[in-house]
Amino acid sequence: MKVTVIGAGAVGATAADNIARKEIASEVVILDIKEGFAEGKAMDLMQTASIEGFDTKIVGVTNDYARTAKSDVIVVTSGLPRKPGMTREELIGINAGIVKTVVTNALAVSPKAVIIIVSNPMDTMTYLTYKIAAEMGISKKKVIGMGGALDSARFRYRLAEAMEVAQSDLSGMVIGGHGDTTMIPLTRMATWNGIPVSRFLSGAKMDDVAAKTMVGGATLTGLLGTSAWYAPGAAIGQIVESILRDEKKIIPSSVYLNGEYGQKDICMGVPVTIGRNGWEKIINLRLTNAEKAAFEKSAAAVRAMNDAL
Ligand SMILES: NC(=O)C1=CN([C@@H]2O[C@H](COP(=O)(O)OP(=O)(O)OC[C@H]3O[C@@H](n4cnc5c(N)ncnc54)[C@H](O)[C@@H]3O)[C@@H](O)[C@H]2O)C=CC1
Ligand SMILES: O=C([O-])CC(=O)C(=O)O
Repeated sequence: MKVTVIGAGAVGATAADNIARKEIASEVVILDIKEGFAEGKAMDLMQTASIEGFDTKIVGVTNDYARTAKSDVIVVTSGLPRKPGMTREELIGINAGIVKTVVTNALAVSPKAVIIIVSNPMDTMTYLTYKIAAEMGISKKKVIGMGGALDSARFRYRLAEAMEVAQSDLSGMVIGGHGDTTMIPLTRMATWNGIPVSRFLSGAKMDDVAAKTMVGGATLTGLLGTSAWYAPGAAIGQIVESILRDEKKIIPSSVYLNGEYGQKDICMGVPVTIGRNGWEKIINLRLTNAEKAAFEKSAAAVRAMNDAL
């Protein structure tokens, strides 16, 4: 199996590291526009192989799309990250052009690949990719936006913190847009080993967990001076693994909706199963009226961003 990661920056290199360590691909190609940068990251990562005990080959290239040909999975992380005080949405001006170029180039040589979009504003970049893929005759099911996997991990982190329990005992999902105000942490459905967390947390505590989850990316950007990469890289690895191992895991992801959740012609986060051919099934949750209203509000914001394309 061959995976291409476009963008050798913080998120791209961490994702490549993650994928290599899982030994789910025989080759990971990292591509960047900055001369020698991907080559350097690939060499550095390859020098961890004998210590970490993996045999995945990691290759770095400067804008050489031919070297990415026939990839099974393409991960798009190229583009600017935000700085403290910015929203993800403010990145659209520069990132839309970058995403359009790299997606067109990458899919031209790997038309059968599943493509995972990470660059922000992610839901709109996923919609842009869906449009490009559709023009090339590529199924909507091959286009997956990464946001829900990360936001759900941050949700479990905040739940574990509030409940003082093990993160691995928690189950919880975030749907909606991948934005500071558009995320919808589903506190009502979160469980601690199958027991609703509402049994252990007050309404005010659950609201606090949800609020902290929603600004998870902004909090880290404030602390780091740029956006996060370890959890984003791990979340990408989780999706790539579900694809390459055909695991059919439920991972909330941004996908093209055609009536599901009451929305059409938009990409946003919903629970989907992910397997060898991309996303397979949208899981239809029974939302309460309040959750439905939050989803609609989130969709309106994502749609406004899409209109800016
Ligand atoms: N969806 C999500 O959950 C997350 C999304 N992000 C987004 O991922 C993107 C990358 O973040 P970082 O890795 O931290 O940024 P970074 O600045 O460390 O890396 C971005 C890389 O993209 C490369 N690049 C720019 N234009 C390119 C082109 N045309 N072709 C190939 N490579 C190109 C740059 O040279 C740079 O190495 C940002 O847009 C960020 O907002 C980051 C974390 C989570
Ligand atoms: O916060 C950002 O700008 C990057 C991102 O999407 C995240 O870490 O969730």
